[in-house]
Amino acid sequence: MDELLGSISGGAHFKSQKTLQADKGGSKCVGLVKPGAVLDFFGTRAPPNDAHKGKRKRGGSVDASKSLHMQTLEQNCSTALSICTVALRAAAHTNGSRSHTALSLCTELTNLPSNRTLIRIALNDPRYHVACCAPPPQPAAHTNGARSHTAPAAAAPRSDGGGGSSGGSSASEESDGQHAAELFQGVRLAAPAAAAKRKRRRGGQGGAAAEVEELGEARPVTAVAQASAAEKEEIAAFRRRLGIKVEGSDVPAPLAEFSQLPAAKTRSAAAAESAAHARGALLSAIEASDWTEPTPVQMQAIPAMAEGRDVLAAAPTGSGKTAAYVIPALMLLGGDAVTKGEGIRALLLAPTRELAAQIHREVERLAAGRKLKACVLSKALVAGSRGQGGLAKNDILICTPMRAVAALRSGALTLTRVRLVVLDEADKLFDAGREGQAPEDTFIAQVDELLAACPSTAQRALFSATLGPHVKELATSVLRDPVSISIGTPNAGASTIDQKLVFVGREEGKLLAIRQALFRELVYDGLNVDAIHADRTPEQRAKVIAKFRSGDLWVLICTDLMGRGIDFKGVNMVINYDLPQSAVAYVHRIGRTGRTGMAVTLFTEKHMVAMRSIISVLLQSSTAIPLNMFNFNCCAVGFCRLCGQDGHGSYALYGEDMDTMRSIANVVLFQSSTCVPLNIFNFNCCAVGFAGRAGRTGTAVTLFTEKDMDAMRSIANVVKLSGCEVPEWMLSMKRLSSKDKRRLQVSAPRRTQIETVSKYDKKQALKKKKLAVKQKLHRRRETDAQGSGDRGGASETGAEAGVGNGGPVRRKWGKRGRGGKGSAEQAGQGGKNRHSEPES
Ligand SMILES: Nc1ncnc2c1ncn2[C@@H]1O[C@H](COP(=O)(O)OP(=O)(O)OP(=O)(O)O)[C@@H](O)[C@H]1O
Repeated sequence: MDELLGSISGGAHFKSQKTLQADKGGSKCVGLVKPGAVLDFFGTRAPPNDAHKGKRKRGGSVDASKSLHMQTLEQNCSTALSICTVALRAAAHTNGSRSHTALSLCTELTNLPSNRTLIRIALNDPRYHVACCAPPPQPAAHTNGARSHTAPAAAAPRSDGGGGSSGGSSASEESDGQHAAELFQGVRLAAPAAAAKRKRRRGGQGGAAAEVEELGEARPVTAVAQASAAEKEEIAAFRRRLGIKVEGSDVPAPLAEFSQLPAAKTRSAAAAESAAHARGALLSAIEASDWTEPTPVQMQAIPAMAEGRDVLAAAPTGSGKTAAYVIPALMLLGGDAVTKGEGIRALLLAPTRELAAQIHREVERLAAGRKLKACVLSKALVAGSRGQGGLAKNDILICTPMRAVAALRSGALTLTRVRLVVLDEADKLFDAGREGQAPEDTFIAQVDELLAACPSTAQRALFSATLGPHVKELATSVLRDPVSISIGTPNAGASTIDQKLVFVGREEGKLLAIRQALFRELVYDGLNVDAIHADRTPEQRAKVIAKFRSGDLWVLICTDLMGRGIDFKGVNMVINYDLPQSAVAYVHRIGRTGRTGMAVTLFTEKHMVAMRSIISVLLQSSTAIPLNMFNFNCCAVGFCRLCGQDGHGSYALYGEDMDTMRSIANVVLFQSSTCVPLNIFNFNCCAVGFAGRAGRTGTAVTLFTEKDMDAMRSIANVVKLSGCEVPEWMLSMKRLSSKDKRRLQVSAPRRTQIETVSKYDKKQALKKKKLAVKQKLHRRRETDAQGSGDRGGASETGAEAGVGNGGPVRRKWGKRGRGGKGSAEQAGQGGKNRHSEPES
């Protein structure tokens, strides 16, 4: 078992489907781990002889070739459970806290007292949904799609005695179910509780029985105030499984399905009918959206807001926050009969007009089939609505705070009938502004003014992907007895986004990196690209957005204006060309890729400090960041390890503490077969990693700085030859010129040496000059001497008979002397010149 665990954590990442299988004493059990960490488990008996042969294969759901055998445990059932445990842990390693694993246990497994501890462990683990099924499920009953929400439904009717739900439950099933209920006593009593609830509803609502039956089948969770301890426990487990954290008094239970949406509270029978119609229309609109189930933030925020509670919700980008407040807003506005001309009853605020327009579209879509009126406030609308009943004919107003304040001050807008105020991107709307900005122009002042103009009883809700402590503090002053909802890791990027940090050396490297990133688009003729920023007119902005949505534009260059909230379907990459100003801005920007896109952040050596906060976001999203950006000037190196016990990667980041790191690196390398960059072992050599230790499926990370560019070219080529992606610029990286090196201060000692050389040159030059002057002097003397010789009737031969060793020179000079030969005057001048020589 330990061996098996070891091999799973060391290598298998379950990118493809994986089967875990055990044979013992003629019984075979199979656990199936699928990508996305949905675990289906079933046990079955095979004849003893076939124990090792008969691998099951059903509709392609079991990949027998990848099965692992385990033959160490004593009992069939405990074997099966152990496999489940192994598989669960493996799934946890694979997906961390994101995994929502469905585990169906056949009754056989629950019969053994020795299994109870294991079951309890699984039950208490928020990542797993455990259901007890009886009798041991037949293969056909399990499909690839078996998910957490359906498993308990199968258990419920049996454990409460059938109740005539899905029909056909036998006596043996009944007793099995009772046994299961016994087993789970004190741990999970959801099944009987849910059944009792169904019975209550069935008795009370006659005609709607079929629908109620359906509700009961989904998930048991409803009102919390009256819930029994067991129901509360089940609600808590449900929340844990989905990563929903709540704070506040008497928090309503989450919805599991849209069909559980409550009808709006009404006072009269006519209004009730209208509210039922509204609920039906809402459900139809949701169905038309192809949303199969609410997202976690919707599960919790919808019932809380439907109960009239103030809400503070933080959930990752792209997690469906808009619908999480639009749905309850539409429910709150009740039936159509009560909506005519009452005035604005729901005010939805967003920081940009683009986001307001998007929210408006969502409202229109979800309000389809109803007579509700919603509008985005604009200057033109304010001007056009004067004298025609004004803006009061609208039920829902969506706008930026600035526009609303302007309309309010001009008297075009009254908010006295508002029953709900929602702040989307609440942290932005609580922004106190830049330095030097007039206080009344800040978002926070405008929001304050709007809230003061609404009735004090109006319900308030704040939503964002990032809510820092400062915002939470402000929120407490605005909200009354709020329900605080937090989904996943606070302030982290959506965990499904593939985030990449690309070191581009210098500013020019960014363009190369962009070209690399947009390679696919660039192969087509004419890259359709446009830009959007605050300096463009609203019409231009709207046009660009429409073109981008329709696919006429492929690349949109934009500022932080589009950083928040905007939901473009099909955007598969966000490139942070300039580094976001903060981790919060980073989270919002990368959120524009939707749930499965890629975010690429380009950075240069200038950004090393700013990168730290972004790295912390990556760490929270469990993204490996083995980059040495923490301390660019020293040879800091990070490494990642993907097999943390809690499913998150564990990271070690260090600076110059190389001695300690060497020993840690040894542990990582030899005990968990994780690749470690070579330069950890040899600090003095340039940064080079190697893939040899990483096994077949490991990751090799090579860290390098500007200093290492020369060495990196050859490594980049090796990597390319191994079929891995290497940015073009790395392959074509030119050697740094000496000027570049001097600029980068690569080699201080050499620079000193260059200075020394030049000083030396100066001295030499001085010496040479002195020498040249001396020689010149000497030559002149010689010439003078020769001149006087000539005057004394010296001939060529006489010159030859001159002073011994200087013969050739004399000859030379003599020849030269001949230049003024026979001219006594010239010679006399030469004599004169001797006095003036220093001047020359
Ligand atoms: N229950 C659901 N099931 C599937 N898709 C959904 C569901 N609810 C909303 N969506 C879709 O998810 C996408 C993202 O939703 P939305 O824009 O509301 O996210 P968000 O949490 O507000 O993101 P951001 O923080 O970036 O503003 C939208 O396309 C929306 O239609």
